Amino acid sequence: MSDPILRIAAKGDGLTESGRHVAGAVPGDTVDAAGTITPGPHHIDPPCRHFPQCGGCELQQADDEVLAQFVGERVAFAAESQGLEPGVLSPPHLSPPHTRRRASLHAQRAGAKVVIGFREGGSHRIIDMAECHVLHPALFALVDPLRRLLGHWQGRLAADIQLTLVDQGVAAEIRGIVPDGLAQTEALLDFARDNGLARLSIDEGFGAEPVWEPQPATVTLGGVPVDFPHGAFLQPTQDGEAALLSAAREWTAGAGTIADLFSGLGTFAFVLAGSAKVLAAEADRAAHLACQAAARSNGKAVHSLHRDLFRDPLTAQEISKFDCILLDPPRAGARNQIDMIAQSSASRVVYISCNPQSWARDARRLADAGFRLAELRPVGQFRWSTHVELASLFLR
Ligand SMILES: C[S@@+](CC[C@H](N)C(=O)[O-])C[C@H]1O[C@@H](n2cnc3c(N)ncnc32)[C@H](O)[C@@H]1O
Repeated sequence: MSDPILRIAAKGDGLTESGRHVAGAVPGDTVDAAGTITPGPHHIDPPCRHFPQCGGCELQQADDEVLAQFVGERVAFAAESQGLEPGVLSPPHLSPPHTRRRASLHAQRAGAKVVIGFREGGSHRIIDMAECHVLHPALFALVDPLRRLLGHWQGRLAADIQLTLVDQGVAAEIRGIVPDGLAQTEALLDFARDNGLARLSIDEGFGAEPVWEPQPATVTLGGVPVDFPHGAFLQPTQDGEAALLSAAREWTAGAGTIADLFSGLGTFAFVLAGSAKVLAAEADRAAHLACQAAARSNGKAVHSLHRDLFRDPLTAQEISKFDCILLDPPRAGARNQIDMIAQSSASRVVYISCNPQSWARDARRLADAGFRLAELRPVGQFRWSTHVELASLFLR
């Protein structure tokens, strides 16, 4: 007998009503006792030749309807798992193909050639990238030139390459190569110049150092160019950032004072600072300093605060001074900071999250402190992956 696939489980398998996990299946497919999948109307041919080996994507066999359903369900189930029902559950936002503006690739010598790409899922093997449907074209355009550059590198090669699209072009950071002599340094400079890089940095094991940066690399946030330090956080797609900003703008409307916690370079702070005074609190020193310098030189009402919000969260008393709290913590969530918000007199909290699990735990605490989950917006910036994000509004 055949079993219909009802939904996609958290790790990407198709799931039947009886709880059977079937790798590679999507809702609308059926699976027989031997595990053979009969594709349904939502099962499509994966666009990329590297799927499913490449660990960069997990769900290329699903059409957009199923992808959006997956993103929406992941967020809705997280809320449900903590007994929370959103007043409004918005339709999911899904980033289009070819829009990922930051990526970590790996390169290694394999015999006579250099392989470069993402790793295979659950393995160290690198899939040699001949095409990619998630990367922004500006990032993908560097894959071949990098392969050629590293192909001439002498000796052992195992490099990690961080690519980020900034205002001036692509900022590239290579860890794991040590330029030895003038010829290798010149090869790096030629590579940076010939490919119009915004910045090329080499990390020899002691932190990234730029070897090429014709102008300071910046990212423009709310119309303000902010210096882009090595390793700083940037929302993975421009349209995903816009979706999160639109929720933040709408939900903070009318607030005269806003605390932007886990603020990074000021993605939210610089957009919200038009009509409100914003405190931007961040633990990463380089990001904090970049935010502070940009606010000062552009006369923005953003006060940048260097603070570890895990160990030293804003106190309930400090929180109570703001009309609205916005937080966007890392994957671990913000347990201690949420406790302080719960104990404060805050009545409006905008919680942006890249992990529905930790968000749900924190959301439960807010609900126990009298907040209601007024609105929930699922966001799928990591298209074709099981990584899901969200924006939420809590009121009391
Ligand atoms: C998901 S990112 C969001 C950044 C920013 N809101 C944005 O959208 O660009 C999380 C931020 O939290 C910062 N962070 C991590 N641990 C922290 C801590 N203990 N205290 C304060 N900030 C922290 C990271 O450096 C990072 O900038």
